[in-house]
Amino acid sequence: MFNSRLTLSDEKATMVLNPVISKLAGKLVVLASASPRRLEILRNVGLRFEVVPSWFKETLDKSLFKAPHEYAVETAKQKALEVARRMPIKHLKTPDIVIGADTIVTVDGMILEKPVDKHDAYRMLSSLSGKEHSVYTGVAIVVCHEKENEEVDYQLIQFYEETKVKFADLSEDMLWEYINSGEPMDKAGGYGIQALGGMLVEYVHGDFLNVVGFPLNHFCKQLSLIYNHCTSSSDQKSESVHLSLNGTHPTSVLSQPTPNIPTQSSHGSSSIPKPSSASSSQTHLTHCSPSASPGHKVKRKGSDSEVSQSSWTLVNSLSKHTDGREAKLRDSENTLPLISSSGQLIEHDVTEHEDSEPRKEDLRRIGELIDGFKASKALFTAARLRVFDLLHRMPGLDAAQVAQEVKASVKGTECLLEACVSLGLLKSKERTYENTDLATSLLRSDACFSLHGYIQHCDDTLWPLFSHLESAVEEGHSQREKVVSNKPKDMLKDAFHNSQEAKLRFMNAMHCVAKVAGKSVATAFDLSRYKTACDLGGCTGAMACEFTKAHPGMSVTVFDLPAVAELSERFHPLHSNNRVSFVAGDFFQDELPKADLYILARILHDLTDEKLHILLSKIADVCKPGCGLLLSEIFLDEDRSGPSRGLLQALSMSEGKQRSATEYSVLLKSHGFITAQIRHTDNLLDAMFCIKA
Ligand SMILES: Cc1cn([C@H]2C[C@H](O)[C@@H](COP(=O)(O)OP(=O)(O)OP(=O)(O)O)O2)c(=O)[nH]c1=O
Repeated sequence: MFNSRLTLSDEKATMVLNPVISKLAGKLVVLASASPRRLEILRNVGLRFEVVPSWFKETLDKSLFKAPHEYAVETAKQKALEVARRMPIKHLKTPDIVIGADTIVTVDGMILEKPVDKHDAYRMLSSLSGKEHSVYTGVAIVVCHEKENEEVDYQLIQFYEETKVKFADLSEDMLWEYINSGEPMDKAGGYGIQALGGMLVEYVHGDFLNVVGFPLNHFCKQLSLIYNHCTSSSDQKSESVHLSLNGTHPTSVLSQPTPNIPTQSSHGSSSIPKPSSASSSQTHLTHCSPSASPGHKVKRKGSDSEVSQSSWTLVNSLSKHTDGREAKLRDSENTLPLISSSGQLIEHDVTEHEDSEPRKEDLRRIGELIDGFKASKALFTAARLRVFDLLHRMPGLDAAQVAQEVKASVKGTECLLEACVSLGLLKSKERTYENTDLATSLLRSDACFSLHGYIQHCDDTLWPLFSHLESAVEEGHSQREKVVSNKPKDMLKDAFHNSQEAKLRFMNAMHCVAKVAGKSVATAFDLSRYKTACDLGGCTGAMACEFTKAHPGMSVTVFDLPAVAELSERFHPLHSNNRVSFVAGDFFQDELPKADLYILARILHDLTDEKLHILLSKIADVCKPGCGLLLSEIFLDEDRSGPSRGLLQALSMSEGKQRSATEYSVLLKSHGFITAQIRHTDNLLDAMFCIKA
């Protein structure tokens, strides 16, 4: 792992080294990237952020760009803007800052991105053999500013960094051995300088981290330009670029580095200093032009006096409605001030004081949290009453008809249906109801990606546990016993039957999660070298099935307790997959089936440290060097500040604990497994791929 060179976790050290990073504390900073390298680089310097990978498809027409770096910068911009636009609609929150990046490799006039397959990797690596090439990372920082009318202002700062890398002559054997390691597949140019690919490199001129995917030094300089070095200059012209939100392509007005528009030549004068290029990498500030809009008077944070706006990088300014459909062009005169002459972001509600009126977004957030349990329970109840199944079969029923079908009161049903409409689960038209797309795909009990079983588990098991949360926190252990003993007596009458039913319900919940998350986990890494896998605690085999679908040459043995293996037969048609087989056994006591890849999905978080080490030692004992271990869990942020999903789950866990990717890495390393790749999938489960040393 390349992060051995970056171990700054001490916050004080980070602050002293880079006061700008600490200025972002308390802001919702979002990394619009699925790249584990970028995540790690930024985490290692103490930046707190959420990861929301961009859905922007990297398909811009390269021939339209004069220089390769313009392509990288434009792609980075589109990645960041896509997330900035999506979050208010899909995540119901507006980020303060979104960071997008794109790394490309260029050689002999060609732009190399991530290889699509092994032959593409071969084509790329052989074109790099024995030559010097350039690695460019384009970075876009989008600063979002939510206005009172719920529109969002965006400002964009973008730049790029170039690093030169020289490869040694690569023999055919070496090339294929490297390709077969699987490392090239998710990396620009088909290599990872931070890992095995480092062995191919003769020299690097410039920022090493730029090659790995993020020019940290240049980024920090840009942040410090934003926050520390603003100059007030009323005679500067504003460079304003208006972006159309309807398409992916912006319309450039001045110096936007979009197709065929020269970047440097149209800069105009700028009083903002260019970042110094202390290293031999070229640094280019493609966008940073101060502007001032006369007539804009803003209050300085914490002060009553009014100051003129001095905008630092009023480069792109656009506004959009939060429904994301409409955008209106704005001229710079209407641009709201964002940064004071001291470089501080200026809030609209200027005075931040304990007794001042609460901010609207704070009230909204607290309201959401207070009502969260009501929303969950409304969803659970509608799912339990099979409202979504019913409205799938018979769309357009009114409340009375639904009430009759689900055998409930009309009044209560109507309230429930209306609540479901407000939560985006149902749509209503002239007082009749139908499913939204979300309900159709995730809430119907027979949908391919149904979460119905998991919702039932939440309602039956987790809901009662959470109602005892206070005791759990006071006593420091799960309240499972209390919950069971509170159940009506007749539910405990036939212990076997109930435990079987409970098992099936639990298996169904795990089955749902595995079906929804399975593909993201199974396709997270190139596993083509593994032919036999064993899914330890693989339950119904749903995850195993996804692995066989994703890897045509692989067969998977599901190893789980005898009772589970027996019941798994009920989860047809999984058993019709002849590359998935079931072996009954206890992984703490019995011999593990032989395989060259072991899968541990949602297992480790639930185990005590002692059990965890027993299991990992057993796996390590049967693994030969080169064997793989694929771990799938929710990975906590390194500073344990998120994601909430993982931290909330910990509140009802009985034995185990939630960990960050690094914590898992360290744990696995102690059993001889070296982490090769980590993937935050943006699905229900993340994934880590390790190799036995
Ligand atoms: C050249 C090189 C690239 N890379 C990686 C960095 C990037 O993750 C990747 C280039 O692909 P990108 O498209 O820049 O990024 P990504 O697809 O990984 O993530 P996202 O689009 O969500 O932001 O290649 C290395 O890890 N090491 C290297 O030596």
